[in-house]
This record gives sequence, structure tokens and C-alpha cells, in this order.
Amino acid sequence: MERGEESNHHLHESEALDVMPLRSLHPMSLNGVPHSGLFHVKKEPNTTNDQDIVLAPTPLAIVAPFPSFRPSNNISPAAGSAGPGTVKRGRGRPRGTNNSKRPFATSYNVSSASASTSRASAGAGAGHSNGPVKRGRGRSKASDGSRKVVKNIYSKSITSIPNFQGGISQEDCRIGNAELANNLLMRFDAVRRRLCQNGIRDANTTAIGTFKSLGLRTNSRKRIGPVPGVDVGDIFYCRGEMYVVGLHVATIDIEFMGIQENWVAKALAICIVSSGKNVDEARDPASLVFKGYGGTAKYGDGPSHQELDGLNLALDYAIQKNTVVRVVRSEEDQMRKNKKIYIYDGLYLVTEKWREPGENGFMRYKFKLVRVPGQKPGFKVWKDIQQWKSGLVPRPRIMLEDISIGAELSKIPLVNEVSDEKDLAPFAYVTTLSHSVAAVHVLMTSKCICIKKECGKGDGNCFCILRNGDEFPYVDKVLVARRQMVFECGSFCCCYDDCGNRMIQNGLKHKLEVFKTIECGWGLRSWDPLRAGTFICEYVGEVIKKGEEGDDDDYIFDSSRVYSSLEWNYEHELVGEEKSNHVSEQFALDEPLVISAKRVGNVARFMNHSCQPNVFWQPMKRENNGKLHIHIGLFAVKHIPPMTELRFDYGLSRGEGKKVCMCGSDFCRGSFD
Ligand SMILES: C[S@@+](CC[C@H](N)C(=O)[O-])C[C@H]1O[C@@H](n2cnc3c(N)ncnc32)[C@H](O)[C@@H]1O
Repeated sequence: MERGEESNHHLHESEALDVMPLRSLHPMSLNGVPHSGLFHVKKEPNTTNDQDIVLAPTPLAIVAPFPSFRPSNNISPAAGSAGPGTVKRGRGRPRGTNNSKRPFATSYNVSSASASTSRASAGAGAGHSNGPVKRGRGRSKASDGSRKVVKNIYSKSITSIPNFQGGISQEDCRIGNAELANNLLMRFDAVRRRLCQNGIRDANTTAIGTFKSLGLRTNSRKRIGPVPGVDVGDIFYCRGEMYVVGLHVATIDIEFMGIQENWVAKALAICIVSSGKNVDEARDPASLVFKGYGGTAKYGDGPSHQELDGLNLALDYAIQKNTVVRVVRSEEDQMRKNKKIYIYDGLYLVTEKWREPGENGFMRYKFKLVRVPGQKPGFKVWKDIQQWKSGLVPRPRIMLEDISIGAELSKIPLVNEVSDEKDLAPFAYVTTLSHSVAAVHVLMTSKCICIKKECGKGDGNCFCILRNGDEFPYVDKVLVARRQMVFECGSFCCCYDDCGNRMIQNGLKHKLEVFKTIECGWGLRSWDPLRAGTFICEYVGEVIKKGEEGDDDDYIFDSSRVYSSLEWNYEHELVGEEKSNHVSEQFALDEPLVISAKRVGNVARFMNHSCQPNVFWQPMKRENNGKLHIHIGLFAVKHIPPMTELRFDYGLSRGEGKKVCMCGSDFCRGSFD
């Protein structure tokens, strides 16, 4: 049936259906879509349209297969660092609506990743898994039939932890909210980073196994339309993250929910991931053509025509019902070869379907999806930036080509989309911190003790690695954990200039722009997506003595201010470590570090303040000309979509700020500075 033939049946977000396990049903009874269970529906009190989807009191109404989740192999409310005195808020563990803290699991078990997804005990709100087929318990048969021990020390996932406080109530888990989604994404990525650092081969899968089995997820209720806490434009670096926030909870590119209409169970498409291969027109930010399923060679049979069954029927049902479908676009990640970034692009309508001959001559289904107008841009932002970068289309409203006047490798434009102002208060753009009065630590050794034995000068241990707790502080160029101090490699190490532990000294790696904000003067943002833990820039300026700041100096960084706490690091229980391994996030500076970027500075001087920042600061020791200095690195708290303003917490000087804060966040303290 083509669009328009049916009546104006709509299912809106307000009519979202409540899904609870009921009992299992024949696996193929859902429009031919295999599924694992039948779910009973409770309708939201304010639901208005009962005719289209019959919500029978019992025995069935909505059929929601709990998907077996198998993530792909792809791989903060407060800012800054926790200062000497901190306003406790941080990521924390959010309380449930009933303010209760609930343990999620009762026993501790570290299992192999392959088994963990199938064996995962369903924690609160996690539902049950029909995950991968169980393949035994660590012993497999060799080709000659003999038993061989498979020792896979790199694949561990935590399936249960006694007394673990997940901090999420079952109700919150089901309904979801922005704080929870944010919190879980940060915790998930912290675990993933640590597992990577520990050499776990498939850190994504292991992390998701842990989160799934402990019930650490939100929006566990299937729903049509938006999911609470996920905004258009939000980005995800693996499918596990979309699972944790309930955006797309399926191993395949299409997620559906079971609906019962006139006592017949039907599948309705609710979310699709356009992965490039399954779409014809992925480049158009307003519409796409999704390819149908089926018709491929199976069990030795040849390919065949695609039929209107299974997932094709789920998309067709969305046409009939005129229901919205969430669409996740994807783009290549420029920082990781052959990996993707997923961009939530909001709601679409499936407007038409047709069948046409495919390359092999067999008929293939196609579905056109058109973006619902009036939503904020998501994927379009990426397309615009690609055009600016390629030079095909100039970036509009540029007031100054490069505020760094060539000091940075990549130009930093000054952009004003809100007025015609193009003047900046005069300052000198510099890329290095000037230490007129800073405490300078003279290096005790000029001996090379680098990690490369072959250099012949060292003993095989890099001085900097040892000082970083015998761990390399980064994985895939992102910081794993905040520390009291990060020690950078320097000229006394035998590593090369492109060593991954030379972050601050190698300067900006992302394309940034200074732009006019509506309420806070000039601000800073990035054209590139920034993964949580990405080094953005250093806070550059003149180091001054505490107490010597001018009253009119708006460009002060002061480590001795009071900062809201931020719990950014991994939870040791979730990576199977002892508490003693926990890396402290409290920085410890012998003396306050005060930097003024008023007269001289870099892009960081344009970063505005937020009480719920997306950037934190990290003290870093770096050697220059045989001397060690403390520098301040600014890093992404969470994944930051392109063109999102970058802000850190300026802190409070005396418990109360001098300036009225206009950050607009839910956690605004009202003042800063
Ligand atoms: C380091 S500068 C940031 C760049 C500045 N917006 C500019 O135009 O040069 C700090 C100043 O920006 C403004 N600002 C930054 N964050 C703000 C906020 N959350 N609310 C109000 N004003 C803010 C205040 O004037 C503050 O003194």
C-alpha cells in the first residue's frame, strides 16, 4: 500500500507505548521478523488515538523483540578539575526519581567477552539477552578433536558486582532523561578508554557487555520519536553508545517495535542507521533512500527478488501509519581509519516505497525518507563544513581570515553571524606560555632514559611514562583519565616529535573558529567533532603571581579557584580493577598557577565559561630548554559535535563569583570568576 492510501493515522511521541515483558511468541509471527519475546502494552495516560493500534488489555498489544546486542568492532556537569575546594556536583551517580540508590547486581564475575554477551545476567532494566550463540566455557576443541585451553586474558567483561551502586533507578532507566543519558555516555567511554589502555582487544564489546549485564542503560522502553536526553546533532563513536542511551537498540541497521493491530502482530520501523551501504542518497541532508532487505543468496540458493516481508514490511507499516522514524547518519572518522561516527539527525517520515531492478536484475525495494521540517540541523552541519573545507563554498560571515596571523598551522577565522561587529580588543597571538615568574623546575637529569632500547642511551623506560604512573596517558590520541599531573615527553626522551605523549607542545590539531555569541561576546568552537578526552588547546598567556591580576582582567585562569567536581575517570569496579588502582582526579599543585591571557594569548582566551562545561582543564608538565613548566591543557569532557561552543568552568574566587553567568545550563550557579 502506498502512502496516502491509508487514513491520517498518526502516532506521536505523546502516544509512546510502554513495553513490558509478557511471554514468548512464535519467533516468526511478527511480520516474518524473528523476535524473541512478546511484550505487553500499557498506554500512556494522555494517549489520544486508539483506533489505529489496538491496545488490547491482554493478552497482547505490542510485540517488542529484545534485540540481541552485538556492537560493531568500531571501536559532565562540572568543569575543570576538582580544585582544592570543590562544589560537589559532578557526574556523580544520578539519583533515581525516588532518590534511591540501588545496587544493580549481587555477585562478582569476570567472564570472557564472547560468553559475557550471552551469559549476561539481566540487571535491572536490562531485559534479557538472546545474544550470540553460546560457544562453551573457555575450552575449545582443536582441529584434531583434542581439548585445548583457550586463555583469552584480553577479553573480560564484568557481569555482576556485589554492592555496585549504579545510581540509576529502574524507573529512570525506563523513562530516561538528559542527565542520565549524559552520565551513562561518560561512564561508558571512561570504561572503554581504560579497557583500551589495558590492552583489551575489543574494548567496545567488553564495555557494552558490562553495561548491558549491569543494567546500566537509559530509555529502555521502546518508543516512537525522540528519546529523552538525545539531541539532534549528538554524535556517537560506536553502536554501544547508542544502545546505552536507547537511541538505536538493534544489531542491524533498522530497529522496530512490535504493534498489535486487530489482533495481528506487526513490526513498525522506529529507527534506522544509514551506514553508507544501505542508502542511495546519503549525501542529501534532507532526505535519503533506504535500500530494502532480503533477496540475497542464502543456503546455496541464488539471489531472488526482494519481497514485502520482514523489515521491508516494518518500513511499509511506518508509511501506512505515518509514524516518524529516528535517523542516524554516519560519516568516516578522520581520526580513525575505517571507523565511523554516528550522527543523530532527528525524525524522518517514510514517504514512499517502490521496487526497481537491482544490479543483478532482481527486484529490489527502496524506501524514501524525508526529514521532518523545523528541527535543528544535524547532518547538514557536517555537509556544510565539508564544503567549506574543500573550498567549494566559502564559510559565510568571516570577518577576519586568521586571528593567529599564521602562528597556527590551520587558520582560525573570526566569524560573526549575529551582527556586523568585526573588532577584537587588541592582544598579541602567541602559541607558548610565557613564564616570567613561574616556579621553574630544573631537570635533574640529561640522561636519556627513553622507551626505545635501540637508541642505546636509555634503559628501556621512558622517563615520562614512568612519571605517568607507568602508563601511557592516551589511547587513540584521547586522554584516558584525568590525573594530578600529566607528564609530557620532551627533548630528554628519545621518542620522536610525533610521539603521542607530546600533546601540548604539538599544538592545535583541530580546525577551530572564534565566533560571536549572542550573550557572552566572542566564543570558540570546532569544525571537527571532538571525542571525549581530546586535547583541544593549551591555555596560553603570561604566568603571573597570585594577587597581581588586574581588576579589569577578564582573561585570567587561576588554579586556586573553587571548581565544581567532575568525576570523569573510569569506575574501577567496571574494569575489574582494585580500588587501589584508581587514578585520583584531584590535581595537586605546589603553588597556585595564575595565567593572564589579556595581553598575549591563543584561542583559549576566547573560551567562555559554563557551569556545565564540555571542556575540562588538566595540569601538564612539559620540558622546554631543559626546564620543566606546568601548563594547562584543555580537553573535551564528552563527545562534542562540530560547531558546538566550547566552554570550561572558570571557577569561583571566593565561593561567590563576581560576574553574572549567562551560560544558560541547567546547573548554572548564577555567577563565576
Ligand atoms: C576569557 S573571556 C572569554 C572571551 C570573551 N567572550 C571575549 O569576547 O573576548 C571572559 C569574558 O567573557 C564573558 N563571559 C564568558 N563566559 C560568560 C558567561 N558564562 N556569562 C557571561 N559572560 C561570560 C565575560 O565578559 C568574561 O569576563
